[in-house]
Amino acid sequence: MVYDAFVLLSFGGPEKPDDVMPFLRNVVRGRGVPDERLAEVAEHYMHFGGVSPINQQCRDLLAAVRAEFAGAGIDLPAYWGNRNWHPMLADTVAQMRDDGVTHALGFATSAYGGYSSCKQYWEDIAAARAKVGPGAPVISKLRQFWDHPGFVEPHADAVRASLATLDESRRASTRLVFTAHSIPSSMARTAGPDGGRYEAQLNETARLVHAAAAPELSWDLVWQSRSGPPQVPWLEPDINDHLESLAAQNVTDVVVSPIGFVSDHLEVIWDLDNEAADTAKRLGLGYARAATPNVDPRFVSMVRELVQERTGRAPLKRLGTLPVWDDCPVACCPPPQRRGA
Ligand SMILES: CC1=C(CCC(=O)O)c2cc3nc(cc4[nH]c(cc5[nH]c(cc1n2)c(C)c5CCC(=O)O)c(CCC(=O)O)c4C)C(CCC(=O)O)=C3C
Ligand SMILES: [Fe+2]
Repeated sequence: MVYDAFVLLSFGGPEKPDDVMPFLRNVVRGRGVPDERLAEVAEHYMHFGGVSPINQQCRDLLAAVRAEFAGAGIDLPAYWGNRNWHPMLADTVAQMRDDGVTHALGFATSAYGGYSSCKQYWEDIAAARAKVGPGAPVISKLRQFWDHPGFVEPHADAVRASLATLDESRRASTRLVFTAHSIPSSMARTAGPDGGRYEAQLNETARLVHAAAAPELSWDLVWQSRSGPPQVPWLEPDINDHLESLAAQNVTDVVVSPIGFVSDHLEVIWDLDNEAADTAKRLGLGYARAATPNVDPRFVSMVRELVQERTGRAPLKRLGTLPVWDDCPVACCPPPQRRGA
């Protein structure tokens, strides 16, 4: 297979106050989410002037990937398109067609399997290509990278750095808490070719980061950023409830490592640096939030290595033991049931 472009696939985020509501309507498109719920989420964005950091983080990653490709003699133009906000993937795909691209490799900013983190990016690609019509380039998504050293090692270093900010005399009562985006339990059950893969991969990443960064600590994997109606079960416990139960078990300090994410976007800086940090303060827990990879050089090199792996120029590089594959089976990770459907 000959590939002639690279495309960064991401979630997208608002870049000014007037973007916030239209962005949120795009996120929940077709799901019958009430406006009151959206207004609540909009407020989180308004605390940051209506600007999510995620788009700038994508620009920074794209620039770093271009430099990385140039340094390795990889002659692929690099594009960027989002699911929910400009630059929208369909516009990017139209540009790629105009530039003569025929078959691109896509890198999504999520390390894991599941509908929201993987399959929906395949759907985004299909929808963008359908919109562009004849001549739209084929886009093959690069594989999930939950156990790649270029993802695990930056998380592990960040855990070490966070731990160093906490009181060493309380190390024996310090806990390492990994978090990821909660998803509906039904979506978790059907994640991956044989189900449960989102949680299984997150557990593997957690185990690897723990072993590399702080094997002396006990650890837990918990969930954050739940949305949706309360009667629909999502993965639990929530990080805030978990902090309550840790405080009750005489834990004194926590390092929170958001292994579910690749950059410090709004779900991290609002839900962890604000909400969870407030909960910890109220409980008298020492609290440190570890960084995500962002543009860590090892993470940027990982993107290059995934491209080279796909083109047969580099070996498979990984630390875990769960199955790895390139193209996802058609039947995996079905979309959630639409309300009223
Ligand atoms: C697994 C997962 C990831 C990680 C993988 C990946 O990164 O792809 C992720 C990332 C993100 N989620 C984000 C924001 C939002 N997610 C929402 C809603 C939802 N997320 C879900 C799952 C995930 N989400 C689900 C099952 C829903 C409900 C159903 C739906 O509606 O799809 C809503 C709706 C409002 C609400 O009800 O909270 C918002 C605003 C941002 C942007 C942050 C920024 O702006 O900096 C990012 C990176
Ligand atoms: Fe989300």
